[in-house]
Amino acid sequence: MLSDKTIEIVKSTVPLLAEAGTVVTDHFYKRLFSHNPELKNIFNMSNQDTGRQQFALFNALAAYAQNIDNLAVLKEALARINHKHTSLNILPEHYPIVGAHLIGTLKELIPEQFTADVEYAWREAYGVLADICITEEAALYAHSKNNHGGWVGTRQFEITDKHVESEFVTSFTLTPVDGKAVITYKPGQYIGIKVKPEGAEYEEIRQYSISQKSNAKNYRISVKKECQPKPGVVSNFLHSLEQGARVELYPPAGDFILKNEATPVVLISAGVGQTPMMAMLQTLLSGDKSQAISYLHACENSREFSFKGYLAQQTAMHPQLKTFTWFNQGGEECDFTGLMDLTVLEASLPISEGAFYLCGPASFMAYVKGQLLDLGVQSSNIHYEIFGPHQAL
Ligand SMILES: NC(=O)C1=CN([C@@H]2O[C@H](COP(=O)(O)OP(=O)(O)OC[C@H]3O[C@@H](n4cnc5c(N)ncnc54)[C@H](O)[C@@H]3O)[C@@H](O)[C@H]2O)C=CC1
Repeated sequence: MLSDKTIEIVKSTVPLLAEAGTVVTDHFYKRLFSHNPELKNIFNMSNQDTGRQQFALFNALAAYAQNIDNLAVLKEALARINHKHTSLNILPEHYPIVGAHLIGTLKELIPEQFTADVEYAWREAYGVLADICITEEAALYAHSKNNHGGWVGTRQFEITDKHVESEFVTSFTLTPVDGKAVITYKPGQYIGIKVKPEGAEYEEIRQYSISQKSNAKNYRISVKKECQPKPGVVSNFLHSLEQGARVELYPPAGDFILKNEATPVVLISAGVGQTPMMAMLQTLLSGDKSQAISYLHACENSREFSFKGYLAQQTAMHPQLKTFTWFNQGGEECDFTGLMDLTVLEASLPISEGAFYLCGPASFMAYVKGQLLDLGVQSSNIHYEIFGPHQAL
């Protein structure tokens, strides 16, 4: 438990953090990587280049300091971080390293305000946060280790199928080289994949949503070849791999999952945000036939529409499934032209009782969430995750 004095001091430093802005986290990462370059194998260096990681860490620090007397507020955000940490194989020994660089950063940047009392309070506060994370992550690692087909650390997988889904998205089926079972996962979860692209200085770890229902034999991911603003290091490398190539995986993780409820479900995606929706949809279709499912999807055009054959087939086979598509550029194969506009479906959506799951670009989810709230959907019935460093919608 933190003392009242520590709580008071840490809260009083929130304006200091706000004033310093991402200068704190820029300095922190430079310090961390110059002393511990091996950690570049864990952090997404592309997010470092864009400043997204710095922004996320700064927000997380400010949120922690702000809510230090009521950590329950941060429960969901922390759970998301803990899941992500396990897909990066963050271990207890990493926490003191990060803590030392954080304190060192604050000392160097704001020496006058960072008095001995403030330093003591931040050390204590960081220690408590680290303990919470280490405990939660230990439970997640134990789950991955102790269940049938589970493992910890990396495991070798082979690409046993490669299937083009649309202009930029290709699916990869990944089967363990040891021929044994793989741990099951909840629809919506992702796996961590570790690769060393040709010419790259460091190993890179990325998370990709699993795009099929759990089957205990293999995992399927569907990867968009990122081209803008510059070619994605890992996505382009994966697209260059052929059947038979090997990659290393960390076990499934993630808390954006389909809840086991009998209510109508509305799955809403944009672009490659389709991937977790495919796992959710396949799972729902294999369950209770009386559960109404709506699948709403937005993309640029027909060429960028993945899984269209599968969706057409499933919609024809399952009367409980209704699908609606929006193509920004229009065309004969879509139901609506332009961005997703839910007012056209107002009468057919389960506004009061449905569970709504969103996945796609953050700006798309903010736009759709706003529409759902305007239509009267309770915010507690709207579920989504921001892929990459955490940010609020
Ligand atoms: N598990 C997860 O959380 C996953 C998340 N994603 C995220 O999904 C996103 C998909 O990206 P892309 O395929 O590149 O999408 P994109 O940039 O091609 O956009 C797809 C569609 O989203 C809609 N859209 C985009 N911006 C919008 C806005 N501001 N307002 C309204 N509608 C908008 C448009 O209809 C557009 O055609 C990525 O940001 C990725 O991080 C992807 C896979 C899994």
